[in-house]
Amino acid sequence: MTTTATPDPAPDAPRPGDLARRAAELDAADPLAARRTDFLLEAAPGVSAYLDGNSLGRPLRASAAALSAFVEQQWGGRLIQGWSDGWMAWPEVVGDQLGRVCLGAAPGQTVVADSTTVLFYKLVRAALDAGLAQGRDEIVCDTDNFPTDRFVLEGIAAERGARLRWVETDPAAGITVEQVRPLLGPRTALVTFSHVAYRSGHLADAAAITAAAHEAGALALFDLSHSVGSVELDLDGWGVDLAVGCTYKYLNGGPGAPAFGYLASRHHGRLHQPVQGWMGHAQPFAMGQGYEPAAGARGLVSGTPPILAMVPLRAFLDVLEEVGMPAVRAKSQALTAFCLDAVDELLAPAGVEVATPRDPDARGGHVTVRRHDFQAVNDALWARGVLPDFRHPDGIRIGLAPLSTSFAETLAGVQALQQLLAERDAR
Ligand SMILES: Cc1ncc(COP(=O)(O)O)c(C=O)c1O
Ligand SMILES: Nc1c(O)cccc1C(=O)C[C@H](N)C(=O)O
Repeated sequence: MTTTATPDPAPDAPRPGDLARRAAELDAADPLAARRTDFLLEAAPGVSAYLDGNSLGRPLRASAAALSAFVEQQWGGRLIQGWSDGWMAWPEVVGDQLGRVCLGAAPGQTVVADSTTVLFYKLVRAALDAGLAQGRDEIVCDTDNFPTDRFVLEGIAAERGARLRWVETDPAAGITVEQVRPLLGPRTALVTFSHVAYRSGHLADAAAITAAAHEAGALALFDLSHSVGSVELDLDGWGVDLAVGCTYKYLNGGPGAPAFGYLASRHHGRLHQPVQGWMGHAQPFAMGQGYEPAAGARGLVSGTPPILAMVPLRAFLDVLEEVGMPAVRAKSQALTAFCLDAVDELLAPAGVEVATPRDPDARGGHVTVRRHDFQAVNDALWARGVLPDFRHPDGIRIGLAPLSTSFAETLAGVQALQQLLAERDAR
């Protein structure tokens, strides 16, 4: 019998099974692995890989229990008395916890309220109106920010007679301070960007951009929707003036969970948001004549706080407080690094490009890959129970939630994408 010798693979060539073995080793060594069972994974039995936690985080078991307990005991038990028992202060209480656990913000500067869109409007108006009083009528922003931010800015510019100075962002590149500097000047009132870009995942240097804004005498506002709960933040340390963000992504607050707003304490009493509602009044129940804003961050609140909708957020912040953001960021960076390796090995041969930075310190918690036909591919993946999301024009975003996504789940998602591309390309 003759045998044909199989040539040895090149020493650095990927071997079949290496990725699966690595995923298993990484999961076994992951100090946060057990946290996965805190989530209601079994509620979605048809989903083999959930890669959209950067759009809507999974629910905690504790949230289901806390919501039910809240309805029965707090709402059902205390009825209207709940407002006097403490609900009234939830915007600041939850805001302070969020500030402590995630934002690097000392107490008294953060509230939970409204939607990101509405809080963004309120904070941009507050910053611009202060600028207008000093003859500053320009806002520096970028063309690749999330639509709601761009649309709100357009509306405010028309409403207040301000001029938008656009950084023309290449969606495959991030915002850099070098791009921002030439647009700054004595007319700049505000500089505003997303901290992590929703498409590419680029992480902006918030400290450097804030410093450049301050040198020009302007304020800096960041939308933290894609970084909060995934990237470590130090708003006070970076000198950021204002910030907003969602709580339904990496903070797992649930669909439509309220947003948060941060206003640095040095601006309290100086910057005023325009939606003067009774819940932001110094004495809501005096119900008197004339608006007098509450002191501190409470003045950012307008209407009745969304108490029920903060219950899951509080449950998740308790978990994050136990775990700590450094461990979350470390897991997030390990997940994105592993994902990129899997993409390089399994998807690059099919013509897939990576839009997310290779440097782990220059990216947030998601990885975006591109190919011309990804809209159709994403639809087909959803039909197979693999859920990333598609973002125009050609990106599939692989969102990796540090506490609920495993390395094996990440690999399963990339493998499903590889399989689908192979089927399409064989046609
Ligand atoms: C950067 C950014 N800002 C704001 C939003 C959403 O704002 P809202 O919660 O008001 O819909 C999102 C996502 O939906 C986002 O990615
Ligand atoms: N906020 C969303 C919604 O209400 C429905 C569907 C998706 C979303 C999102 O969060 C989109 C997300 N901000 C994004 O970056 O694409």
